[in-house]
Amino acid sequence: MPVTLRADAPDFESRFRDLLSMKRESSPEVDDVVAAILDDVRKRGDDAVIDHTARFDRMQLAPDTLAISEEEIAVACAAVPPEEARALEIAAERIEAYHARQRPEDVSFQDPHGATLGWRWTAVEAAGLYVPGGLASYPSSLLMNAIPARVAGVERLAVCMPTPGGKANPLTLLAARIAGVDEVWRIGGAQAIGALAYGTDTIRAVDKIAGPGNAYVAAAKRRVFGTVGIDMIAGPSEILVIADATANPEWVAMDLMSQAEHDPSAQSILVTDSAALAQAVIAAVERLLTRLERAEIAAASWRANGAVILVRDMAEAAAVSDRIAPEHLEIVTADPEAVAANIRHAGAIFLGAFTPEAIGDYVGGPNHVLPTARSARFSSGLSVLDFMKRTTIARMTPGALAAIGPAAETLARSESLEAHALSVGLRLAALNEEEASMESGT
Ligand SMILES: NC(=O)c1ccc[n+]([C@@H]2O[C@H](COP(=O)([O-])OP(=O)(O)OC[C@H]3O[C@@H](n4cnc5c(N)ncnc54)[C@H](O)[C@@H]3O)[C@@H](O)[C@H]2O)c1
Ligand SMILES: N[C@H](CO)Cc1c[nH]c[nH+]1
Ligand SMILES: [Zn+2]
Repeated sequence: MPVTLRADAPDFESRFRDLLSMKRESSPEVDDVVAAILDDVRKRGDDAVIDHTARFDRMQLAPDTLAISEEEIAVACAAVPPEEARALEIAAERIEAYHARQRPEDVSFQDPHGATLGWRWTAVEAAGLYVPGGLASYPSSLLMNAIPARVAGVERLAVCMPTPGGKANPLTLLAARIAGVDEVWRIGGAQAIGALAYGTDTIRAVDKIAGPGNAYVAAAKRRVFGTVGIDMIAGPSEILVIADATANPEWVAMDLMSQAEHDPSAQSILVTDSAALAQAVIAAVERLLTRLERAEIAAASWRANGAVILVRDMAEAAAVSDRIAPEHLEIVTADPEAVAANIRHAGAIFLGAFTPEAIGDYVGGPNHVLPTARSARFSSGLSVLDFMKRTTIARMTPGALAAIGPAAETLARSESLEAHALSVGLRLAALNEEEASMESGT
């Protein structure tokens, strides 16, 4: 059974806090294992990557078989059934159209003193894109990673995807071709993140790593941040459904299971003001579980991390959801927009009975790489901007320097940074001299 909470119960606050602090992807055990793997990859490069891949993905590689070759990709692509290829094309087109709108504009303007100020955007040079592949294959995640990177103008796209037992998913390889990635490496987990961050003899280091993954991948990304940039922490999937008595319990139950089936560490939460709906959804989950191929994973997630929270009204539902800051928030109520207006923290919001979260996983258009474990309080879903950086630009005229330079001198001296003060002061003195000589006509 999932945890059941009532917002009007006296012990609600303490039980809710327990729910919030569930350590699903940042346990010290996982972090210790990841630290050791990263250290090994930094020291032993390819050999370490090969050893850890043999251990976790049950396949023996050599440096020259770490990459999935062009020929292998071509053979795999040819084997993809046309219906799957067409669905992937539809997804790619919609993801590209959505992300094309995110391209930012450069800005340049003149301030009242005549200084030219602004910023311009440039893409990172090399991006490492993690595509999960342990418990399931994720062609959709390849598109979600690579399309925004390409729209941003990244020159080198290096994909890492585990291929447990040596089996690369053909649809993921077709996605790599459609999205125009440059390299595909058959490695996963912390060893892949380490290879992308530190580089090995075979795999060149990248500038930024993006993409979702399990607890090991999320912990590894946290640890390499600083050596490389990372997009966010996109760990085990989460869904929170806010529903009222108008919702269809079977649909809500299946939506909860759609994220539970990703990983035993996934989390599915129902928040409702209807006790009858809560009971109906709990019963529906038990029925539906018997129909799922991945029932074992989904049931493990639901029983360990699932929750049903009974609230007094929709305002309370929004407040509870905000404290959880879920990766995905579905609002299935009579007036979903009204509830959404009170939401501040969620990776992605899905409104109304006909917007199952699964649409967003594949073909909606917005990115499905989203912040988990409450990091939606400070992070956003993957976008074109994650693959770009801003450089500011300033050009002073003599008049602008004369107008604002003295304040800089004062602040520099208040920080006891005399060279700073003088680098401005020397110029101001020259301008004063020039002005004086013009006035005296010499
Ligand atoms: N937040 C998002 O945007 C988003 C999107 C898609 C998927 N996901 C999540 O990504 C995850 C995918 O997980 P997955 O496991 O299927 O694939 P994965 O590729 O993330 O992880 C597989 C790798 O984990 C490593 N690993 C497994 N057990 C280990 C152990 N005991 N010690 C050290 N390393 C170990 C192995 O190296 C293996 O290659 C799921 O949790 C899913 O919910 C999240
Ligand atoms: N729901 C996942 C993000 O948490 C993304 C995904 C890919 N395929 C299916 N689902
Ligand atoms: Zn999903």
